Amino acid sequence: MTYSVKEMFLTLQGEGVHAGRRAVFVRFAGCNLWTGREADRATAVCRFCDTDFVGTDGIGGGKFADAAALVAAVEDQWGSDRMRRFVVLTGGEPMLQIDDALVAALHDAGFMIAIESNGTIAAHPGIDWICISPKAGSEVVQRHGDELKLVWPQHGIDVDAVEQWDFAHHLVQPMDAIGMEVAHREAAVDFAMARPKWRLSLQTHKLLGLR
Ligand SMILES: C[S@@+](CC[C@H](N)C(=O)[O-])C[C@H]1O[C@@H](n2cnc3c(N)ncnc32)[C@H](O)[C@@H]1O
Ligand SMILES: Nc1nc2[nH]cc(C(=O)O)c2c(=O)[nH]1
Ligand code: SF4
Ligand SMILES: [Mg+2]
Repeated sequence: MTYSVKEMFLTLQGEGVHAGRRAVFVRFAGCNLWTGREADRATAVCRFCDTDFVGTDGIGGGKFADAAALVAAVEDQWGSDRMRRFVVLTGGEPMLQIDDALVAALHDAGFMIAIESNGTIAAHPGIDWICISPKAGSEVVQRHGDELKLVWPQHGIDVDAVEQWDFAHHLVQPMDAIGMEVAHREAAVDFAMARPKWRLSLQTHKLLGLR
């Protein structure tokens, strides 16, 4: 199948358990919880998105005719070193496009595969690191994985219920919103202080000026 990718880049994972780790990011185009158009934001299920995932015109983006073509581009970003290869599939919603062929080709190239997903579509079972970030008003079907990353504050989330899902790590991440940075950071710190199961995740790439 053809994969539509907004952008692709080599950076450090900025968020969550793997923060600080060298990674190739593949940002798939399109999402099932928002069109990505500002005109639709107020009526979308997910209204706080910090990302442009519309189209395939970003740096390193494009339409890739098959898994081999996409993986060749990922390898190009990583370089020839085969040690500790790590790719993060994000978006947009990556589970709209990830399939058997892509997972197999990335594994053949020696990559550990991580996903950043909203959890409304079951994650591909071959993925090595599943990070799910629930969105109020959506139905999360992927209720197990490696990392649950709750963007906070978010009205309409039943934290006690979410906490019972089967995840190895629980992270709370301040919602980035213009003018609300300090209040949201404080809310996330308060959350982590009140709930010992959870720890704070900061978007360190933004603090560092990385992509
Ligand atoms: C842009 S999303 C793409 C992957 C997937 N659609 C999802 O929502 O998990 C990547 C990560 O950024 C988080 N995120 C999006 N907007 C954010 C914001 N304004 N502040 C903090 N985190 C945000 C998401 O919750 C998710 O964990
Ligand atoms: N450096 C960096 N780390 C990230 N972790 C999750 C990201 C995402 O947008 O999915 C992201 C991103 O866009 N950049
Ligand atoms: S689900 Fe993810 S990509 Fe889609 S609008 Fe929300 S944060 Fe953005
Ligand atoms: Mg991001």
